[in-house]
Amino acid sequence: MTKPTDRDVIRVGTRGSLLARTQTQTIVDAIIAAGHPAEPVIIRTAGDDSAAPVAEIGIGVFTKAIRDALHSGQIDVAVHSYKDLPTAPDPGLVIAAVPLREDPRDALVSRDGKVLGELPPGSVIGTSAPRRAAQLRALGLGLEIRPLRGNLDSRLGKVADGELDAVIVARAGLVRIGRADVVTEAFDPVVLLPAPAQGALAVECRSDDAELVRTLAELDDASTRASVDAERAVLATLEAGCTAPVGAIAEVVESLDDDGHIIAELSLRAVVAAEDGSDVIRASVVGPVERADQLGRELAAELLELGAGELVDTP
Ligand SMILES: NCc1[nH]cc(CCC(=O)O)c1CC(=O)O
Repeated sequence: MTKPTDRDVIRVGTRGSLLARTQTQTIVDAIIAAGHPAEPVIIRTAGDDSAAPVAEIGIGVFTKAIRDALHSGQIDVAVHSYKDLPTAPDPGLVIAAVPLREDPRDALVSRDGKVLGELPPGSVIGTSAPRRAAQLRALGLGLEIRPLRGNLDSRLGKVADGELDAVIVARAGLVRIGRADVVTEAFDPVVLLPAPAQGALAVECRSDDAELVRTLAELDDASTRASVDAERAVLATLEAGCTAPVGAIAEVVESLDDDGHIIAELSLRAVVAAEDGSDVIRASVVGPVERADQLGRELAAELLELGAGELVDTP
């Protein structure tokens, strides 16, 4: 394995999609700005070769090949969309930085600038995420939901060419590739709760690469990390993966303590929905930022008490 001292350039691995390359370049630039030469390295993944829904090809397809390259020493750093990472830790690897998060909301991209409420019943909406489909069905708008995969450009193309009336994608992805202009509505989390860790990046390296762990730590944003820890703790406790009908969002909010002092607290909301939209279970909690992980687990326990287990297990 390459020792940090033998290394001239820090190799930062990524998938080949425009989104992956763009978000990796921001990390490469930040590492260079911190005074260390760095370059991107593109890794092919099984997910790139398949057009099947993620639920079929398996959780972690996008991230496994990149983690393998990290373990083997082919690359030194991996940049993942955090929401695509399985909740189980990968022994030997560490998330050294969670940089400041991009807008976590889901976004509607429709023709003629229509917002969701303006789409007539029977309109055809593309999304493959069971979480989005379930919450959308629960709104009872009579929309028809079609599976959707492929890169962002091809998804947007299906709206432009009339195959679909609208698609729902993560706003963060569009912002990163410079296409925020196509968003016709960014959903309030009350309407559509985003995936745990949506809009956040996970910057990962080998845990024994101590010097690099320290270098990357400079890119960490404490509030984003606490938020994402809480959201992912919900998912992990529910034993659900990135394709489960589970949404969660946390943010650091200011509130007053008993003595009237302003303190920062973590506000966490989560939803579990039946895929057919027949049931939606919501819960929320506010607590100390330092207890992010516990807050997530407590909220998941509450959701399970309310009957979430059956909804998560639905095949
Ligand atoms: N599941 C694919 C994926 N992984 C990360 C993003 C967008 C960027 C992000 O959430 O950080 C997307 C596309 C989407 O959900 O529309």
